[in-house]
Amino acid sequence: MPLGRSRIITIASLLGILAGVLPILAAFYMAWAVVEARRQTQLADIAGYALARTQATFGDAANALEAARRLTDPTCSPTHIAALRAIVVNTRSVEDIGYFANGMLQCGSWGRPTIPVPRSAIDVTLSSDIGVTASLRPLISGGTPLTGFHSGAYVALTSPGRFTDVPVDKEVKLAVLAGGRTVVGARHDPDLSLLQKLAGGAKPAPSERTLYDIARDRDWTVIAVSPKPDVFRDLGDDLPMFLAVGVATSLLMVGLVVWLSRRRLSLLGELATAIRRREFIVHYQPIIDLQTGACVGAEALVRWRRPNGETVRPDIFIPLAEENGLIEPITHQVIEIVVAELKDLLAADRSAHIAVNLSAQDIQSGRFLPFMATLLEAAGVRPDQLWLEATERGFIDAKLARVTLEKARQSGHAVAIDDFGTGYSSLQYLQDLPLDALKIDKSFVDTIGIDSATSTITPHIIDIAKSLGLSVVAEGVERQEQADYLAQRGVHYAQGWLFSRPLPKAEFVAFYRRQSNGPI
Ligand SMILES: Nc1nc2c(ncn2[C@@H]2O[C@H](COP(=O)(O)O[C@H]3[C@@H](O)[C@H](n4cnc5c(=O)[nH]c(N)nc54)O[C@@H]3COP(=O)(O)O)[C@@H](O)[C@H]2O)c(=O)[nH]1
Repeated sequence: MPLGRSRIITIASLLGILAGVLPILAAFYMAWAVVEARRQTQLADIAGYALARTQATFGDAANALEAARRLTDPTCSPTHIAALRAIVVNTRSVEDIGYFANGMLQCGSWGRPTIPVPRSAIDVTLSSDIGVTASLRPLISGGTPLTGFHSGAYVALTSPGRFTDVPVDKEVKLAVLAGGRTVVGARHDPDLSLLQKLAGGAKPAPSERTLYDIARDRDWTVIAVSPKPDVFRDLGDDLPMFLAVGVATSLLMVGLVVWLSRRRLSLLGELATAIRRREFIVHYQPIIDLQTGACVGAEALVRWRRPNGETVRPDIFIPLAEENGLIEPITHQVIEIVVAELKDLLAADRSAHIAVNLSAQDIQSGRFLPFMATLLEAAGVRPDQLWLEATERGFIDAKLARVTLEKARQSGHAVAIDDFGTGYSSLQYLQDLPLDALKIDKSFVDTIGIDSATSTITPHIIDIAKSLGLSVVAEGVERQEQADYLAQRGVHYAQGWLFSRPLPKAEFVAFYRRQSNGPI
């Protein structure tokens, strides 16, 4: 099996595994994200409801205390006690109201105490000046904790369950804090130290795997927390739908990878056959002398003409050929075609030249040189009439590149660096390698007349080339304004759609006859 095939198969297998696995993992993740977002919304709802319950409960207690303070009966008289009882009976959230003097309970809605009851300490005072004792265990509750609200001489007692009396799943834990720190009510036994931390603005550690939401007003903070959903336990309802989409996507992507790799394998196979059957043709893009307007030659650009008449662009098959060790025979065929098609023109006009593109492998091996020399000699074409173009990729092994370029120049060929300025080390190569010409990449020519960051680079490239004594060829000239600018800056040659698109041999020869200063 050729190296290229096994590489395509290896890459396709890896891509196939990724295409198969990633959509399914994505399905799990999306199902999990949806459940998490839903749980977050639930927490926000629960915290909001609990805050509303707390505000209502506290509002009741505050009204009851206000009513008690307005009583005018002699304190702890039967009418005073009866009035306190009436307030308690008519206030849903209040279990009792006690009257205190000298720090001791004097009486409450149920009468006078039978044993001395001291007033409890206030844990926190709210903005309305009402004090809160979080957990009282008064006689009337039989030891059940109650929340006390202090206002003046009165204390109203409320069941803490009233603050958190909202529908809550068992995994959701809830707490209500007065003044941001004192816990007055809780559901499902939360970790109070964690909740107090969260109320203070801290974030849970990732290892705690906790979701939470906080609702608050000036006096009250409600925190609802729940564990993050578990991929294997909590995705029950949502997973099948996402998994179905994930499996369908995964099948589609695997199918796409198989289809693309089969296409690539078959394109590679067809390319190998095309080389054997010599299915390549060459078009010629005229190169123009900017000072005289005369055509001085052309760049040879290969095309693959398939047996069904379809033409494949070089930017599709040249990279495939380069990746799979098939480029050298293509370069050889291009040189053969150029010499066969244009030997008469080149022999008739010795000033004409044709530029041939070389790939990295051509430069590294240098095998095209003896092959080309034999062909040129047999055809009576002079080596200086065949220019060689190479991009930076051909210069990566600078030692080998230097050997090939020096041999080429000794034979009489001119060597140009193509697509100048698009790589990382263009300047380095200009300094280190034996070159004759520099081709300014189309991307720089495009900026002429346009105010962009790269438009300032073009004149520098021209100046550098001139100072190194290199010929300058501008590529991709499409507008007259660009040609005028380049001519005025002393650029020697240009090619581009302004002058002509790449042409088949007969059209190029006709173009050359019309527009050259030579003898033909
Ligand atoms: N190793 C080899 N590489 C080759 C060979 N023949 C071509 N190529 C490389 O393929 C790339 C695409 O070439 P192509 O589709 O032929 O495009 C060339 C021109 O047609 C195009 N161009 C020229 N003028 C203009 C213009 O004014 N506007 C515009 N939008 N495009 C224009 O540019 C391509 C020439 O590029 P370059 O070589 O950089 O001068 C391309 O990279 C070829 O190099 C081959 O035989 N061997």
